[in-house]
Amino acid sequence: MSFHDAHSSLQDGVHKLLSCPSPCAMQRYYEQLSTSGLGPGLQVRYIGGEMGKGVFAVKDFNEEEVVLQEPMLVGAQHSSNKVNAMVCSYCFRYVGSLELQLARRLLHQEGDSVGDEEGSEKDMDRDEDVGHYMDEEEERDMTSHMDEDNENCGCERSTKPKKALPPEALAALASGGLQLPHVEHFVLPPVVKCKGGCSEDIYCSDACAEAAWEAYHSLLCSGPLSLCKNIDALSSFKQFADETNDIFHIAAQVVAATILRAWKLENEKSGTVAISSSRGISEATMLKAWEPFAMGYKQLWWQTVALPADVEPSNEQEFRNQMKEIAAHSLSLLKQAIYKETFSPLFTLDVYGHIIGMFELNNLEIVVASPVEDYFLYINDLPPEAKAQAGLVTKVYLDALGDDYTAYCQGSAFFALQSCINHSCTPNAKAFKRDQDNDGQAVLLATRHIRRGEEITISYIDEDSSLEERKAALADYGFTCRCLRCLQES
Ligand SMILES: C[S@@+](CC[C@H](N)C(=O)[O-])C[C@H]1O[C@@H](n2cnc3c(N)ncnc32)[C@H](O)[C@@H]1O
Repeated sequence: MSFHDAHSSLQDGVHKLLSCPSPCAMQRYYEQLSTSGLGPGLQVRYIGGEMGKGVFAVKDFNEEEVVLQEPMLVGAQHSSNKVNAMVCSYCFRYVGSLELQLARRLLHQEGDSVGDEEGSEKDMDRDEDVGHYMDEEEERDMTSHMDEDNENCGCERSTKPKKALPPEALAALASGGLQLPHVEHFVLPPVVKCKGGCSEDIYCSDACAEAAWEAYHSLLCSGPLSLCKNIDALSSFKQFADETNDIFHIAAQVVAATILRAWKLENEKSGTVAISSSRGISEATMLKAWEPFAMGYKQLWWQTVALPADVEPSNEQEFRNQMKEIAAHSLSLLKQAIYKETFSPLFTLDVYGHIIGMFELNNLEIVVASPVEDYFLYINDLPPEAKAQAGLVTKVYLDALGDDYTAYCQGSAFFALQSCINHSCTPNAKAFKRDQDNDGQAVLLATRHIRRGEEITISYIDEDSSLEERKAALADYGFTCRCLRCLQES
């Protein structure tokens, strides 16, 4: 094939990946999801114009009823949040034990010098070693740490100051010899290691480890069984994402998920089982594998992202060029790690920029309540005698955490159905985690009675603000609201 032919075939592939699916293809895809049991009582329909598609009720929902409960397609815990919460990389459930959760947090906090006023501020961007969970070496580090003198400088903060943790208290946690009182009410699933042998990802069950491996992790794993042939480049990619924009981790999951789905589809066609990473893939197979992401509303990231308040309008172009350069560098590292010629359109900057833009426009922040916070609240609510008794053990840990005992798991994820739900400034549903929702699934509850046929809407912003404030907040999402309230108020 001549250079010109190769170039135009690449452009053709890119065009097909980025074209908006036809209403017919959309309907077919969402009907399949519905048949597989996702979103009972809901239907995705094409509305048209700026609104694109939306989600509609095909049955009545009572106030407070669950409208949608959905696992993510791709998603990741924020890099800077990994010190605060040790969770399953696939479903975001807390894992290990309460003692392990505390030990991990306090170990990192020790590194940040507990008791030092600046170091004790809650700073989500501070961690340099956030990419992996505690392994044996770290546990050894922790023990050696405990031999060091641990001075309490006595700095007090206006809120809840942190107090240095006595070395013997950290030692007791780290050795596994200490069982905190009443932890039997806070049992967590045991840590399941990655089947590829990396130490970066851990799981709450074999099922989650397997599902992540099949969905995207087998190509993005840094362990010895990874399908990635350039682990150094993969590590550089991950480090760059941690340092610049951790959405790149999720963008890589989309690329890896498309490749793995295509191989699986091809295997199903040919009746083979083993994955062959050198096999050619037809364009039709690649487009089929891309389908879940084809449905997501997309724009180019560097064109969509709102101009930060501290960037002068005269510097807007320079700012957008910088965003584009960051994305290009991230993509070049990803290509060095997992590039496959047969998927070349998937590795273009145009497609990568649209994938990142899709997250800017559609992602849902993941929040999972922390059992550590729940535990200390439980102790606090015990009858006075039991509370005093438990406090003899727990107080040093609470004091060492200070206000940070409330830290919880945070991340971003993309959901097939939730991402189709439009915004309204008078929404009829809201994202809400009930006590029993202890993982990263999207859960939407009805905020009032919803009648069959109504469109389901949520608010992307604080809907209690003024029209001008709402407009400004929605500018970050790149659209002008067309809801009834906005139309009436303007
Ligand atoms: C998360 S998506 C919602 C699904 C989207 N309608 C689609 O077709 O995929 C968000 C995008 O939908 C459109 N949208 C959502 N709510 C809207 C509203 N109230 N007014 C105008 N456009 C809206 C905007 O283009 C926005 O960027």
